[in-house]
Amino acid sequence: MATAVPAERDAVARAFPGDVLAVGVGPARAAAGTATALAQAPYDLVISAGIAGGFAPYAPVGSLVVADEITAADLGAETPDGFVPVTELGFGTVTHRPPADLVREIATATGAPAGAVLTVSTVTGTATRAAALRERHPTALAEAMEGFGAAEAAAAHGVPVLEIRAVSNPVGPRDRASWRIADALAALTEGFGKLTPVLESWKSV
Ligand SMILES: O=C(O)c1cccc(C(=O)CC[C@H]2O[C@@H](n3cnc4c(=O)[nH]cnc43)[C@H](O)[C@@H]2O)c1
Repeated sequence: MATAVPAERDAVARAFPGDVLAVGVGPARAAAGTATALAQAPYDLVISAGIAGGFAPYAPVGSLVVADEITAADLGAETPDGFVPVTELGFGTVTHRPPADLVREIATATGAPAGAVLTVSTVTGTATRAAALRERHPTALAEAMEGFGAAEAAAAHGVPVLEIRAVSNPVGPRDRASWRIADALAALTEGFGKLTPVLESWKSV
């Protein structure tokens, strides 16, 4: 399990008995930290977890979401006609898909909706960009900064990946006063309390 910062690690570890590592903020730190862990020990599953911005009204502050798709939303090129993902330029990948059966079971156990969780290197700070992201990714529930990096590392090691996020702020105009980090961390702990039995039985199948 990879979180960005120690506060997220501790929130997850309160309810989840497996290894939980705080690997740093952003997709590059997530990829490097996750790949290092996977090179040192065998794991059945990588989980990227932490707080996130939620797209209103689909993912309100304090709610939990589970990714059915982990997509790098700003990996590409800006053109006069708009954003073009690297895949359309002939390179790499922009999306990883967690195991559908596991996503369904987690959604059922936690009540969290399943949808795309976007990975960005720049936190969205305007309504215009929030709307553009939802237009390009109509199933997006949340944005965060690590999922795609962890997913790339997991894919390189042939290990499935999940992303679970608790919403600390709305995606949109920058407003630090509106952040509810404590509420999101509490939702993360509560969510992992409910999904840990699902993970344990999935592992033993
Ligand atoms: O300064 C700002 O306006 C600002 C707004 C939201 C988040 C940040 C961060 O630096 C947090 C990065 C950290 O938390 C995750 N996170 C939480 N909310 C968001 C978001 O709205 N968009 C992207 N990432 C978010 C992220 O995964 C990082 O680990 C600053």
